[in-house]
Amino acid sequence: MANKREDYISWDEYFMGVAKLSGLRSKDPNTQVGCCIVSQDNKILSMGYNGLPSGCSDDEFPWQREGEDPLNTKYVYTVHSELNAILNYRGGSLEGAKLYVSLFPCNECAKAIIQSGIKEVIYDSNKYDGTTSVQASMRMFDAAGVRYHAYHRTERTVMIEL
Ligand SMILES: Nc1nc(=O)n([C@H]2C[C@H](O)[C@@H](COP(=O)(O)O)O2)cc1CO
Ligand SMILES: [Zn+2]
Repeated sequence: MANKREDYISWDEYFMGVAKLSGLRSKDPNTQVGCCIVSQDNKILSMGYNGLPSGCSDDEFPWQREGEDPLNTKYVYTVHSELNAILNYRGGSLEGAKLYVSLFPCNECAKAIIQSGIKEVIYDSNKYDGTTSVQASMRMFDAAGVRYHAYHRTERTVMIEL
């Protein structure tokens, strides 16, 4: 009888991989973020990436980071990957779920994460560590009992033919 494959991807690699694949859908020229929400028993519940709300054209709204008028920057329009993943879920409660995200959540997403009942956040990059937003997220997560920890990258890279 054949033995089982041994080089299959781990749960963590699977969920962070799905989060990063989702991020490839982002139209943001500077930062693409992907998110994958998973139940306590490792079922994928939802996914999301940073983008504009439905009906707001990717070609008509700005993708600029800076501008004299904030209305001409992306920041007032984009929905973050984490909020999109929470809002994309149509199945009921996210109580006790885990959230995999390629970039540490901002303070606004932290509020939504806490209020939706998600209890664990696994992030890859934390390139905005030390900012007011990240500090506020950590303070709220700590107070609300939401655990957060960095994803431990493995040696694996995956090439998918599409
Ligand atoms: N956790 C996050 N999830 C996200 O989806 N985003 C999105 C919002 C913007 O579209 C982009 C950040 O743009 P920039 O400031 O790095 O050019 O990533 C940002 C963060 C960081 O807090
Ligand atoms: Zn956010």
